[in-house]
Amino acid sequence: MIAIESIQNIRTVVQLSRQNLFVDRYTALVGNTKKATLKHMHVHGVLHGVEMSLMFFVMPVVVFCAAKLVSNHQLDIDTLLMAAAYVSFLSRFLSAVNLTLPKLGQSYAVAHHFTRLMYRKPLISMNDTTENQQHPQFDPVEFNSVCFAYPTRPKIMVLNKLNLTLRTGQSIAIVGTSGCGKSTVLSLIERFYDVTDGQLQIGGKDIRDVNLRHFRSLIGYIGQEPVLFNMSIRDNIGYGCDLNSITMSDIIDAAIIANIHSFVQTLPQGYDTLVGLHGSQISGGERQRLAIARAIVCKPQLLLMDEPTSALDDENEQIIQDALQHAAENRTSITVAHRKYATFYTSE
Ligand SMILES: Nc1ncnc2c1ncn2[C@@H]1O[C@H](COP(=O)(O)OP(=O)(O)OP(=O)(O)O)[C@@H](O)[C@H]1O
Repeated sequence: MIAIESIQNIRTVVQLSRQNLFVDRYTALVGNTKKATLKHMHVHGVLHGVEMSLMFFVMPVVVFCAAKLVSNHQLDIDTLLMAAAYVSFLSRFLSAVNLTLPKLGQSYAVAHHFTRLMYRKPLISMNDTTENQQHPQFDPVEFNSVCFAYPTRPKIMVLNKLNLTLRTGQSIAIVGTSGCGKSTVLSLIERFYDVTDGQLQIGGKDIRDVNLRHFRSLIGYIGQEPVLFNMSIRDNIGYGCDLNSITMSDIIDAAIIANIHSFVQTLPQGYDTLVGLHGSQISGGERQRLAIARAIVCKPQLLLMDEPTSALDDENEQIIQDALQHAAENRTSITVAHRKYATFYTSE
């Protein structure tokens, strides 16, 4: 985990000159594993040594006794050969068991962990059939006295009796101090969590009775940090949708609205250009504009934006704000924003 994290965030690690810290942590962890493995190997080695020594010490005694019995005509040679073959098979079998047993224990532990993960049931399932597939109504989104605490911190109420109504065509901004629960409101609308108390209604129905897969398909989300994959620009824009249901002209339309089309046209491979791991081959502003295009390519009815310009410089911020304003046109939207942009994002 330490190795993966530090390699994924190598720029930050190098920028903070913390390479040695991570190497030390990694070495310490590997050191612990090494100690445990060495102990195990020592025990295993001693047991194997005893087993082999017994075989070699006992063998001459057995051969000597057998020879004596044969010379005294108390044992015939056929029986002796048969007994020797049995002993040889038995010792090989025991040695194989000795080698396999520790691995069997390890495999059991891994299999146990794996099956526990496989059969874990999410509290909120995407496959519920509580409502028919077509549930186009999400107007209004209504929070009625909603209280919410995260499952990992059940005693800390993040939202306390929140009331909020959002109707079709409205654009609202949620503004507040850091940690007051702005992003949590968006997570509840996407139903990543269920409310602890009160009611969240979508189109007059409790959100728990709404078909989740279909409802989420009506939502476009733009976050603070755009997440891109090492795929082409076309696929990065299109993967938010079923690729069979959108055309190249849908992708270009979304790119035009997101202010990224003219940049893509300057690239030799255009929409087939690979963006690199985590989008490392394009700039932060270009990444965010691709994320905007992806969020709107499926023509969502509701757009959720969580401080989408927070990681950008002033110039990029202006370009992204223009793109966001275009993206939010004729749509219902909620924006988590800094205080200074609150009026910019709201329609009333
Ligand atoms: N997955 C989680 N598990 C437990 N607590 C969480 C989780 N996510 C957020 N919190 C806590 O819930 C509170 C609200 O978090 P939230 O992200 O909604 O705040 P925010 O207003 O969006 O903050 P910011 O403006 O800094 O992004 C914070 O105190 C945060 O530590």
